[in-house]
Amino acid sequence: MTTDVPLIEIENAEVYRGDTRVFENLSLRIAQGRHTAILGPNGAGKSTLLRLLSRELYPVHREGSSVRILGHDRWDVFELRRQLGVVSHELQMQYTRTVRGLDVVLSGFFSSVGIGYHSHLNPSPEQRARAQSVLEQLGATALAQKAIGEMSSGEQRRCLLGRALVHDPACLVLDEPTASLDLKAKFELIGTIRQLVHQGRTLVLVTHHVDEIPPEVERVVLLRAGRVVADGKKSDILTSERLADLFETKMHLAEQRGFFYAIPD
Ligand SMILES: Nc1ncnc2c1ncn2[C@@H]1O[C@H](COP(=O)(O)OP(=O)(O)OP(=O)(O)O)[C@@H](O)[C@H]1O
Repeated sequence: MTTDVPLIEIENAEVYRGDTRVFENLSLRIAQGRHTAILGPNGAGKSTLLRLLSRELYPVHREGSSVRILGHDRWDVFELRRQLGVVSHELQMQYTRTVRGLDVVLSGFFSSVGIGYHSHLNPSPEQRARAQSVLEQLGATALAQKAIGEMSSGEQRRCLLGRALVHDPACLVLDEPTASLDLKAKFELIGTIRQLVHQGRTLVLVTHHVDEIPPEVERVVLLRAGRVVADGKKSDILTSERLADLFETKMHLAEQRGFFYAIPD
């Protein structure tokens, strides 16, 4: 599904983290239905970009600068969660060890971190049923009563994905989804992400792991030191030369069955 209104439209954004200016003049547009990977080394500005999209950070207010999601620059945070399902590492780190899997998923309805500590957050039977069905869809019903501190990283990641899916968002924004997973967990999660994409969701993947970019991604944006240094069709952008330049190390990039991997040169 591609419509004229861009999913994400950032124009001339100047963004600070503390005293550090991460973006001086960032512009980036992502169309609905165009699966995109944003690739950059440590410090490139990837998490800052995620915070910009989830409205945890705002650009400096000035003429001609804006961050629009589906054409709107003002969003109720709950409404935004229905459109963009964001799974970030920063979010994962906020959960205390005792929160159970089902509560992680349910917390998506409240944009909160868990529900147990907030007596006013009282999920309805419909919300509980929806959370259960999301866990089922992710093959994770066994995690419903398991404490997050007792889960493997892959299981934790699955519950957080469930949290993002409770509203059935049109777009999934994933932050290094397979980082720290073993090969089985990684391949299973990539399989799940591909299924979610085939169900019609737009994927925006923010990462420095080239091997977690699924074949469905059509466009790649290279980010370095807060600037877009290349942007285009995946086959044009994912080359040994470009990535060697981006990561400032010699490498050989190879492709097999639609996946890319890098080895030292
Ligand atoms: N809270 C903060 N205060 C000041 N500077 C920050 C803060 N958070 C990040 N930065 C700086 O902003 C720049 C971009 O950081 P960001 O975390 O967005 O990069 P990243 O691409 O996500 O990196 P990584 O891959 O290591 O997570 C870096 O120079 C970083 O040092």
